[in-house]
Amino acid sequence: MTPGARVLAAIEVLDLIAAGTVAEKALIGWARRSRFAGSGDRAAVRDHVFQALRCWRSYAVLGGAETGRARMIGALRAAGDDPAALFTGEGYAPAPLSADERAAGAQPTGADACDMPDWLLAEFHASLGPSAEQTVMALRERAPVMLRVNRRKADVTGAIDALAHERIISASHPVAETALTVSEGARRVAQSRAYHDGLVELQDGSSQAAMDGIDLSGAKTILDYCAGGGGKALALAARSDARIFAHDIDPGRMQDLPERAARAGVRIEPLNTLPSPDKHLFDIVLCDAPCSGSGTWRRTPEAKWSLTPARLSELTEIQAQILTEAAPLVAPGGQLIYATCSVLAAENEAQIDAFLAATPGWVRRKTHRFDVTDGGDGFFVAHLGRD
Ligand SMILES: C[S@@+](CC[C@H](N)C(=O)[O-])C[C@H]1O[C@@H](n2cnc3c(N)ncnc32)[C@H](O)[C@@H]1O
Repeated sequence: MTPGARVLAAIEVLDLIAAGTVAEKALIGWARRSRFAGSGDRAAVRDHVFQALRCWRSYAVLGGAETGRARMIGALRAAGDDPAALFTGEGYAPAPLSADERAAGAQPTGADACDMPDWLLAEFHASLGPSAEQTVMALRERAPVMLRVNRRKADVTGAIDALAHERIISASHPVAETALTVSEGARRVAQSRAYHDGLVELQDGSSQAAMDGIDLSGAKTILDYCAGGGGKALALAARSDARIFAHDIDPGRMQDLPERAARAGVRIEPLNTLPSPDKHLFDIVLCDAPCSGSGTWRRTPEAKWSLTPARLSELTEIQAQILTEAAPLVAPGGQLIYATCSVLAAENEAQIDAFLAATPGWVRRKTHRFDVTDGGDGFFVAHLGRD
């Protein structure tokens, strides 16, 4: 496909999304109808669509209308390109710009320029103060593909070399000792030998750093209370010989965990039923709670437009309940680690304040917020100690 034809395809998909179709579904539908599109074309169309989702408001203002076509005109203007160069009408390129379209469009300002719903922009300001602006602007950029070097199987240099052997070019990233960013060949990682042999896992750098910050010395048992796919449990298992148990309210989410653990050369024990606190306690309980994902919206930009105040408040209730349920499972002297991939105070600091106020016998040891501007995703972690 020509660059213009890819833009026309992105316009079609963006219009479907604006009409209510979920982005992934709209992309899959387009790919099925477009058998002529190769993998490079599909990737390019996807990139256009995801970038337009990150910059949904500003591209519409720059392009002068709330349509897929205007948003792609806005995207080209934002990149400093003349849309007329691609909107030629030749072959499968979009039709040339009309006089109205050439005249339309303005420089976005305020929440339009920040590409954030108005109510969320207020939440970001209340949560992050002066750094809110930088964070929301960083969420308009594409996130790097990041890997975690599995210390059980390789060191950083060995992993970089093994990946390079398969034409996947990576470099270490300062956000975490084991973090690599991939600059070439990212789409081949999941098929690579280095990945299949467990030398590397796909994991954002902030999550790695947050897990690295947990003091595992002396811990004999660890419970990952919200294990999901097990990314955090695997990161802990790379550093500890403790018995690590994984639990999730939806056990189906843990289905890939045995295979991932085998690849990594570690053991994670699934726990479909939690033990009663009077029978078994854990030295560390990690709650990587469900959240708005506001720190990861570079990767899932659709989510920033679909989050509502009602859903945010539902999430904060679930988080509070998880803390209340998980805390009694921590042994005396043990640690309760609360984490989210959000940067909103309601899900983080305020959640911990409320827990400590309502639950005697717990102290806050430390909290840390990783900012999107540090290079990895936004992430929050709180270390709580049981007296
Ligand atoms: C942020 S995800 C976990 C991601 C995972 N730790 C990882 O690193 O891949 C949150 C998980 O919490 C689970 N969850 C939601 N409510 C829960 C509850 N009340 N108890 C336990 N798990 C819960 C969800 O099913 C989801 O898999």
